[in-house]
Amino acid sequence: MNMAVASIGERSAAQDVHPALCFEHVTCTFASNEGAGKTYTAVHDVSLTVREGEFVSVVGPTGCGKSTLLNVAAGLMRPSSGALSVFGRPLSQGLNRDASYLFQVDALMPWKSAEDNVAAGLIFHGKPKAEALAIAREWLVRVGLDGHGKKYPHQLSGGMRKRAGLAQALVLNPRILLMDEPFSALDIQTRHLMEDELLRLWSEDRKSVVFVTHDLEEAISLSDRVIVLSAGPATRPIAEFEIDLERPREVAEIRMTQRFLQLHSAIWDVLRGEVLKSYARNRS
Ligand SMILES: Nc1ncnc2c1ncn2[C@@H]1O[C@H](COP(=O)(O)OP(=O)(O)OP(=O)(O)O)[C@@H](O)[C@H]1O
Repeated sequence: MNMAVASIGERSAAQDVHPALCFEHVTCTFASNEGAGKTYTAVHDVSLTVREGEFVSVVGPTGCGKSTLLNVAAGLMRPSSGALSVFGRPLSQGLNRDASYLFQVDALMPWKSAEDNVAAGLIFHGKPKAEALAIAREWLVRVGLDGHGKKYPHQLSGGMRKRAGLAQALVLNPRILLMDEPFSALDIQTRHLMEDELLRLWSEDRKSVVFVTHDLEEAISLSDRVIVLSAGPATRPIAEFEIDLERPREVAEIRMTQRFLQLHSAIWDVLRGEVLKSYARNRS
């Protein structure tokens, strides 16, 4: 694997002993729709770790298997072979209880107000309703939705719904945050605001984050490390890059720096070839 550039500061040995996530030789094979008995191997023999407190982005061509890996990390999907462990414990059944998942499409319930949506997870986990609502309101303030708690999802803008979604994911205080192109539907200005907001919230307690995106600039500006996946089928990580940009970061500003451009160029050199391969395979 292509390992690149500079370290991101000291990490304790303990963080590496029990990484937040450890994929070991994970392969995911699906029944193919090309005929009875045919199979499609989306990801093949993937081994990678995400350290505690690390912000890792995963980039790769369209349809290569990014969401598949995230689904395995969430416990929504079992690998066909290989294993996943979470903080050193094998995840062999059920959901990953240490993780919250934020999808491209928000998971707000349309019949509930923003604060009820954010409180719902806490109530599900047994918190009394009044206490859950009080915590939900605090979270709405933290994500910049003060005064909007009584509104229903259809009364919120796309950016506001994302903020509510973030509060919904973070209110449970997960140790791991799994994010699948969470901001891709937003206009560019709102997207930058949300990326800054995410970094601000992340810096408060440094959860382990796996962030899937098509957008290389977004991946670099947010992350400690960017992993590049190969074109499918049988996708696997082919390169990883440490992102040694200083923190705290403002995403619009960091993109203007020389170091950002160097990193972008190095990663794009690898990613471009995979995007072209994927494009060629999808045409044939
Ligand atoms: N349940 C399934 N059954 C059959 N094939 C599947 C299933 N889930 C995913 N696939 C296939 O596995 C491959 C990887 O899908 P996945 O959604 O993980 O890719 P992705 O990189 O997240 O895609 P995108 O970039 O479009 O978001 C795709 O070819 C997809 O069609």
